[in-house]
Amino acid sequence: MKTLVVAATKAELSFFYQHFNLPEGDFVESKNFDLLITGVGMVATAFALGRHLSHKYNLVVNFGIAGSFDRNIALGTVLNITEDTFAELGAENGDDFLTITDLGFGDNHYTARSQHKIDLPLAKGITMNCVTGSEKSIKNLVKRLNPTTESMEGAAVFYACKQFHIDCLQIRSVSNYVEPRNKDNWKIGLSIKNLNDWAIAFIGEMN
Ligand SMILES: O=C(O)c1cccc(C(=O)CC[C@H]2O[C@@H](n3cnc4c(=O)[nH]cnc43)[C@H](O)[C@@H]2O)c1
Repeated sequence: MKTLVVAATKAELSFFYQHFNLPEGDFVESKNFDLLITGVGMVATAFALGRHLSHKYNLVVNFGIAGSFDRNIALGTVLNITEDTFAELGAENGDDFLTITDLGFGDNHYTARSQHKIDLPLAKGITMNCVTGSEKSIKNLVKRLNPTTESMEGAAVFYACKQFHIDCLQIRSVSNYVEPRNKDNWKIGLSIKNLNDWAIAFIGEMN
């Protein structure tokens, strides 16, 4: 059985590629693990996993960077996202929000599942098509879901793994705070370095 490593962009796993001497490519097979680059967002992620996920994998690990709603978490901190919600999936009803569960169309909330002991702080994520960038949206999301982090893929990975009953983890490093957009404040280099250090140690120790 193999592990499938999943990330949205190659840049997020740049040091991982170097460390394991992996060829350039969006789907890379190696002896002990395979690596899938999905593209950004939940649609691209679901499509890529629909093509590549199978029962030859016993674990899927989604690595990426994320925004944090919590300013007490330092930029660059690596987190274990154990639950994730498709936050925009539902219907507005005036100022209220009805989830797809409220509408009777199934779940919008998914969880990690793994036998591995992960020595990282736990966090609750949301998955968005649109990066949150206004005080009004932040206030609404915090009131409705009280998330710690935001990504554009996490819940889609959990969703796909649940369909196949395959264990999954989501490990993300905080690159920015969720705030009105100002990319100058993002610490992408630091977050990618910390994420890759953790990913290299974890995948290296598994094999
Ligand atoms: O600009 C760069 O150098 C760069 C290098 C690597 C990756 C990026 C990305 O922008 C990755 C997009 C990826 O990041 C996640 N993400 C990060 N922060 C947030 C956020 O505040 N809200 C939602 N998603 C976020 C997301 O999962 C994207 O796939 C840039």
